[in-house]
Amino acid sequence: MSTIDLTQTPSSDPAVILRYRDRQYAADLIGAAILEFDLFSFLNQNGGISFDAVCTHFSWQHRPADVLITLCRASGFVTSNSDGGIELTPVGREFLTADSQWYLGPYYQPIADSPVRKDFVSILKTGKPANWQAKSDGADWHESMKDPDFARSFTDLMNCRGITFGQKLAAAVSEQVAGYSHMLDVGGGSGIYSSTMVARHPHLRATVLEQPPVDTIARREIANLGLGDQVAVHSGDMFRDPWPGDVDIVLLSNVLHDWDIAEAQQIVDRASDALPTGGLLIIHGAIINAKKTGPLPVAEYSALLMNITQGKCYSVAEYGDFLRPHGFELQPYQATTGDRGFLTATKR
Ligand SMILES: C[S@@+](CC[C@H](N)C(=O)[O-])C[C@H]1O[C@@H](n2cnc3c(N)ncnc32)[C@H](O)[C@@H]1O
Repeated sequence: MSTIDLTQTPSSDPAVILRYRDRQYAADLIGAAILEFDLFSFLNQNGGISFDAVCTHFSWQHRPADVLITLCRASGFVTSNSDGGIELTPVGREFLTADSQWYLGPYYQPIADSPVRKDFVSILKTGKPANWQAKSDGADWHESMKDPDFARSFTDLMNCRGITFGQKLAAAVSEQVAGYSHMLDVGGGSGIYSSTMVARHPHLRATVLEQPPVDTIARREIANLGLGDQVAVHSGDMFRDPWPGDVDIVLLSNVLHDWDIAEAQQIVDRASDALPTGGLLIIHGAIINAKKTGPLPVAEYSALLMNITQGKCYSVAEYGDFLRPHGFELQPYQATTGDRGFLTATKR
C-alpha cells in the first residue's frame, strides 16, 4: 500500500520550486526573438503593428508567435495599445533594440548555439513542436507517451505535482461538486486528480480515461491508494473511442494545453457531448489571463509546452472561445497553488 495520505494537505506553495523547471525554456525563446529575428528593432520601427502583420513579416505560425508575444507582454517588453497593436515599452526600446546604446543582445549571445533556441526558430516558422529532448529517436511528446519507460517516468513527474494540485483543486471546487456524482477525468494520467477528488468528496466516484500504457500505470496507482472502489480506469483514445457515459462532471486537467486549437476544440466538443444539461466542466492547469498580460510564470511555462507539444497555455478568453459553441456558462478563473488554477463551466 502507498505511504501517501490524501487526508494531509501541504501548508506552503510549491511555486518557488516549480518555476525553475517551468521557466526553463523561456530564455531560449527570448534568445530566438533577439538573436535570430531582431524582433524588438522591428517593433521599434513599426510601432502599433498588428499581431497578424508581425506573423506575416516573420513567416511565423500564429500559435507559437502568440506564445512569444504573450511572453514579451508578460515580461513588460511590449504592451498592447487600445487598437490591439503591439508597442515597445521603455525597457523594450532601451535594452532590446539593436541601435540603442544600452542594447543587451550580446548578453544572450552565449545561447546562440543552444539546441532549444534553434528549435524555437523552427517551431515559430512551422508550428510543429521540436523533438522531445528525452527521447533519442526524436519522437514528439505524444508519441513518447506510448513508450512504457517514458510514460512511467513522465507520469511520475505529473503525479508528484498532481498530489498537491489535485488536493487544492478538490478543496476549491467543494461547493460546486456538491450535487454531482460521477467525474470523468479525461487524459487523467496516474489518476491522481480523480483520487484526490474522491478522497476529499466521498460522495463522488470517478473514471479515468487514459490510453495505454498510462492506463495500466493509473490502475496500479489508484489501487496503491486504496481507491479502486471509487475510481475506475477506462482504456481508450480520447479522440477516436466513445467516452464512458453516465457522467455529470468532466475534468480536463493539463490536457487541452497539449494540443493545437483544432484538437483542443474537438476535446471540448466531446466533453460537451458527454455532459447532461447542468453538467460541470472543470478545466485545470496553467492558464493565461484574458488580456494575455500574464501571469509571467504561466507565460514562461507556455514556452516549454509549445516546445514539446502541439499546444500552449491558453488564455481565459481562448477557453471561452472553445466553450462558446456549446453555450456553457463560464465562471471566473480561480487560482489554486503553484501558479495553477481552474475554470468551471456549467452546461446550459
Ligand atoms: C499532460 S498529461 C495530463 C495528465 C493529468 N490529467 C494531469 O493533470 O497531470 C496528458 C495525458 O493525456 C493522455 N493522452 C494523450 N493523448 C491521449 C489520447 N489520445 N487518449 C487518451 N489519453 C491521452 C496522456 O497519456 C497523458 O497522461
